[in-house]
Amino acid sequence: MDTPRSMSFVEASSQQAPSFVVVSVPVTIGLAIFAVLSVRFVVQRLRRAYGSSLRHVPGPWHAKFTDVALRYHDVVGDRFYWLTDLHKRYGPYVRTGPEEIAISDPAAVKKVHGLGTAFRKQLQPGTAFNIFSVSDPRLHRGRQRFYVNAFSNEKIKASHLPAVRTLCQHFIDGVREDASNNPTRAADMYKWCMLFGYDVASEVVFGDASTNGLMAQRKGIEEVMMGCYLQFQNAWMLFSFPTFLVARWLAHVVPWLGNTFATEKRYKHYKDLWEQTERQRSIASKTTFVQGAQFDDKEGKYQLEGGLKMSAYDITRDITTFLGAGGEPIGATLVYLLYIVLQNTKLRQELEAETKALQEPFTDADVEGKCPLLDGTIYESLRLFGGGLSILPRYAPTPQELGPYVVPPGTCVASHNHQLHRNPEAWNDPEAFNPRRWMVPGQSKALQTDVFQPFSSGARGCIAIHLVMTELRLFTATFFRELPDITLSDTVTPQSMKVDDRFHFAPVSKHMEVILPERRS
Ligand code: HEM
Repeated sequence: MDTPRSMSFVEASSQQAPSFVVVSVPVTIGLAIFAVLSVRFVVQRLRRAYGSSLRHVPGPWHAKFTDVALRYHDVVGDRFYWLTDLHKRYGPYVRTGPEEIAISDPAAVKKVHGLGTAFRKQLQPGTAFNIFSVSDPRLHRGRQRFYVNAFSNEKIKASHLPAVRTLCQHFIDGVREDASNNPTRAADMYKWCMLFGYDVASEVVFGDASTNGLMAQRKGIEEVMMGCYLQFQNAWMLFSFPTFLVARWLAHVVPWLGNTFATEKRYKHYKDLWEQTERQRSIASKTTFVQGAQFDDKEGKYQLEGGLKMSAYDITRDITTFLGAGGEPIGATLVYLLYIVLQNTKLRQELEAETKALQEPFTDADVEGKCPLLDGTIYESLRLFGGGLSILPRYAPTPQELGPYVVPPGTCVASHNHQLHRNPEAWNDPEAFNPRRWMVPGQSKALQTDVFQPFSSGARGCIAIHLVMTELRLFTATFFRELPDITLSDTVTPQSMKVDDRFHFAPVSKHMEVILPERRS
């Protein structure tokens, strides 16, 4: 019987040697590459952490190396609370990532946002190109000049005031209808405020929302175009790109994932509209912006008096912004205004008494400056819970001095109005909701100061300030006149109203029910 011959050491090693070489060379090369990349990664991280002038900006230790904490808080939607805490601990300048800082120092905010600033708007990934997102100041100026007249105080008052009043009435009718169909007489203010905000924005764009809007058609809140969903998707993209990709793929089979990871599906009907060339022309031609404009077939552009031009494609892109950036912040501001006032019976009753004195049919001119408590309530709501963008990221193309620091080019500088508006050096008892602070003689009510700028400031400030102030006044006056003795439902709690901070503010529960009293016959 043959027995296996034992190999000598020399034979064994000479037989194994070739296979050892074949396996080990790629592994060795792989390990070497991995080692080089790891070292490079670590060196880069250390250089970003300690080599940049941002090393002097205080902040949590991990922010020097990674922005994962910031991205996590964006996914969770509590950046507002996280930053409030960080500013309390570290002061008005906080490093929140290797290349990102948060600021709340009024002088720095002015330098970043004020007229003539060197800072540019930071484009968020996944954002469509439009008046809101465009970064290049020259391109932005062209677009802004095209629309500025449509949003002027004169134009808003002359063209849209009666429609806004009609929309206030649609709101009241809708709320009453919901309450009368509900045994507990409850109605959801979040839904109705969002519908109202969207309809007013749509009125300014298309001019027909008072007859053909979401409220008139009794449509649901799912029709409101909301930037918060897009922001949620972007937050996931930045926090964990692989998770985002997998979830996006899974959204084909698990439809509810599409709400977060494929938001374009949510607005499919809008997306289709924007993408068909022929329809862009027809959509643009229905907007109020091109009334009186000439369409130049050769250039494919609308031309306004004075020579300002814009293509139908660009107009349709900007409509998305006006509807998205228009409806949601109004809805959110109003929801929090009602939430705060309805917790305070005395303030509610005072507002009811003040607005009862208005003579029907009243206009904005009857309310503006003539209802001081109502005015103070609106300003105070804008200060503490203005639903506008909470994060205003900018970047510096060249090194810039900000307070005691030098910010290297490319750094994301994010100012947060809500921190600015809670600055204890500018506001007495900053966390207290006190409408009367606005009634003190000499108190400035300017909307774009260094310490109060709910609409931001400078060239990239909100284009719709006049519209917003008019609609806030008319809505609030109509609400407290027409719906007295409303109370908050038991379902409304500090927890349900916790701020969900993405793009705009919103209550985390996306509901705020109130109870209407029985109707007096
Ligand atoms: C309470 C209501 C509102 C608040 C607090 C608010 C606040 C703001 C803020 C803070 C910005 C600056 C964003 C940034 O710097 O990144 C902004 C920009 C903008 N808002 Fe508003 N907004 C409101 C309502 C509206 C409405 C009703 C519309 C339109 C119908 C609108 C259209 C825009 C547009 C187009 C921009 C971009 C302007 C540009 O970059 O030229 N906003 N808004």
